[in-house]
Amino acid sequence: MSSRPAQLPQATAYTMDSVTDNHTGLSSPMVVKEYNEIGKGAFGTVVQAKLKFDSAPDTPDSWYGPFAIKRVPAQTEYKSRELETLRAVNHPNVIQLKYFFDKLDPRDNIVYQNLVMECLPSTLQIEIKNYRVHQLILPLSHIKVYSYQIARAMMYLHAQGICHRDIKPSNILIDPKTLVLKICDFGSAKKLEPNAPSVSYICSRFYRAPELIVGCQIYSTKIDIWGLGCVIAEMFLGRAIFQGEDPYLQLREISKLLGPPGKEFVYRSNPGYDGPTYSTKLFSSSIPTRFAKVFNNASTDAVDLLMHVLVYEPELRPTPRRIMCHQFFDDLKNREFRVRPRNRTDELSVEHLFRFSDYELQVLGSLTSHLQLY
Ligand SMILES: Nc1ncnc2c1ncn2[C@@H]1O[C@H](COP(=O)(O)OP(=O)(O)OP(=O)(O)O)[C@@H](O)[C@H]1O
Repeated sequence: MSSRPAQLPQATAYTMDSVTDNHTGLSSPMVVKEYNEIGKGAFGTVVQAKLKFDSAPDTPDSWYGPFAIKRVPAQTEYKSRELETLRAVNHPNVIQLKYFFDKLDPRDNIVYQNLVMECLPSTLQIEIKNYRVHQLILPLSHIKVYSYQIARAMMYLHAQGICHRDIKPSNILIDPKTLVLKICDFGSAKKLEPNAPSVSYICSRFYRAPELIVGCQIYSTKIDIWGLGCVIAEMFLGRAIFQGEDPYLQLREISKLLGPPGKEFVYRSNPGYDGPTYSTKLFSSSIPTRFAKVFNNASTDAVDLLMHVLVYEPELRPTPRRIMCHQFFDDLKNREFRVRPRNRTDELSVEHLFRFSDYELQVLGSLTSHLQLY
């Protein structure tokens, strides 16, 4: 089973006059040593790299990292929001920005923004695929530990109004050796203001909430909760749950499980929607029967969680803190609970997942008592 190669290949090095440390806000000249490309997206590339202060001797101890540098063209309004968001966040389940700098690429004469982040060895997309090629799915304990950490990251982000808007397995970084999980790619993230419109053409198709598909512009952080439901479902199925071939057919895939969207839902989302609503019922069985059939390898509490999360009405989808309190995660609260990462013989405690910051405790409020270890 694979993650990315641990060995760093040959590097190219260059010196930058002004690299800003995200923690201190101070800028200094630093040498950047870039290794292999570890990711490619619609907007830029991600490479592995190490950094050292220009004044430091070139000894192994002087080099920090490895980090992941995401490089995107600078000065577009859309992408500078990613830097702004990353600078504002600090959570164990959200990727941390270490440094940033702008660099002119002489090949195309474009200034690129370089975001230097902590580097994780894999993604949930790679992990799901690793199991799928062996006709397996992730162990149930891993599904729980990963899902809980996504919900915890969302509780933190949503409490500040930050909506990620592109939740999908390739944007969820993991370390399979420790089961640590961090959400990445804040290129689409936005602080949503109540009743203010935002573009509805956001989020990768398979993970798009139904209100976005019908063109809703005044949506909420509940679009991320839909994405979370799709990601949990994918861990149980080994493939994306709703695989529409185009944006409208995406709605058809959803209606195969949930039934057709209600008229009120469509009207509330977008009164001007004139696309298909697949109003012919495709099945005669009830929703719980269909969920139980689709997730025939999942426990009753997992099916219950998915049935509550994957609903048309955004207001009815639970908040992240409610999700964290769902009985599906009850095992994790037992001090005796241990999880064994693949390719390891030792077992790990997950007590740290319940060590909340003061800010998280404030957000959890009265629900804190539901998240006590026993
Ligand atoms: N901090 C990181 N550590 C390790 N790998 C990373 C890191 N950040 C990104 N990657 C890898 O690079 C890929 C692309 O990164 P990212 O999603 O941020 O770029 P993007 O251009 O916005 O991509 P997309 O168009 O797919 O949304 C990720 O799927 C992941 O495999």
